[in-house]
Amino acid sequence: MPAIDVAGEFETIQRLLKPLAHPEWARGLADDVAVLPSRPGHDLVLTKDAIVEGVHFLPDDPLDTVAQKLLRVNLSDLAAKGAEPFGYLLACHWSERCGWPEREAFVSGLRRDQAIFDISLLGGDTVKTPGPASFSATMMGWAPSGAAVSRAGARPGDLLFVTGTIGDGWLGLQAAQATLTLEPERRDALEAAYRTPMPRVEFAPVVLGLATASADVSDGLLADAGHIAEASGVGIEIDLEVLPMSAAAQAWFDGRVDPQAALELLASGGDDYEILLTAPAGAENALRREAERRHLRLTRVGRVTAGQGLSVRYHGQEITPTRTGWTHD
Ligand SMILES: Nc1ncnc2c1ncn2[C@@H]1O[C@H](COP(=O)(O)OP(=O)(O)O)[C@@H](O)[C@H]1O
Ligand SMILES: Cc1ncc(C[n+]2csc(CCOP(=O)(O)OP(=O)(O)O)c2C)c(N)n1
Ligand SMILES: [Mg+2]
Ligand SMILES: [Mg+2]
Ligand SMILES: [Mg+2]
Repeated sequence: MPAIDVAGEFETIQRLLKPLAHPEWARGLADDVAVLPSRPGHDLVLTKDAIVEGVHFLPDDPLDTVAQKLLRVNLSDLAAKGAEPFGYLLACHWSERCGWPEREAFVSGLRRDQAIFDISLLGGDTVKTPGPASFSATMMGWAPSGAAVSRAGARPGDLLFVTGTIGDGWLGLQAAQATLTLEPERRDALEAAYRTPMPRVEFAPVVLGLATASADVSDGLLADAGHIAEASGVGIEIDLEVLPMSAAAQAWFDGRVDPQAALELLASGGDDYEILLTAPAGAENALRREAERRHLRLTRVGRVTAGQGLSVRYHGQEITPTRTGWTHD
């Protein structure tokens, strides 16, 4: 047996990852595949997002939170569809900096979030790369047959809502890069939002029951609202001045001289992992009740129109934002 600190492929799989594997379906991470029983009356809902050092996380980010961010960005996509997650396939592309202690840290992050979100590891792939580290997960969940919510169901007259607060992830990145001057507790809160966003998994059943269309906010609130508008063939109006902010974001905002420019930055920064959804006006009370029950903030940020594409407003005036969100060119 190799020494325990050898960060090899098979040591990583058998010593580190196998304890996280599903007890039946993952075949002990010692076969070529995972085999899952189907669930009658349900659709299997699948999503895959990768995260790359220097693109999605910082080169000196601790690997336990990198692992958590990987799972959470994927859980966020499933939650926006109303699906309940159960497990994932994991690809690890380890860089030179990923020795045994770093791999142990990564796995401790996976273990923590597996417990929080009640999911298990089903299989994956492990390789070494001479380039920056990257990871991807294929997250799987169940939704009642035919019920998974799409980006395409928004109808004129619907209202637009977003969970939680917007801009903390983007501000957290600025804080981590030392380009923000804020009190230490504010910085910590924002950096935590960047490194370990909280996917709105508990809101998935509400999305399933009440949303006409939904997406998670990864690229930026404006960009992702635009994705819903495009997929649904409708117009979406967003009111910038009602953007929900955390206390830390509000403290940053209060120090800006140009509030409109500041709101544009928050609404296009991305990394929010909140749920953006449309629902008929008649569903608003029920939505608010369900959000309150979960101690989750829910803000009406706009409306769906018979037009086309995104229209951004600031105190009732249409404006042209300099950008709407992140794209990988
Ligand atoms: N390389 C790829 N191969 C197949 N489908 C892809 C690929 N990249 C993205 N997609 C699909 O394109 C759609 C939009 O992707 P993306 O913008 O990453 O969505 P999200 O914001 O939900 O993660 C999704 O349906 C996704 O599965
Ligand atoms: C080091 C670093 N720089 C920039 C960002 C900002 N950022 C990178 S990708 C991205 C958008 C979300 O990632 P993407 O791969 O597009 O996820 P998806 O839309 O597929 O869910 C954002 C806001 C970041 N998270 N980390
Ligand atoms: Mg994606
Ligand atoms: Mg995504
Ligand atoms: Mg994206």
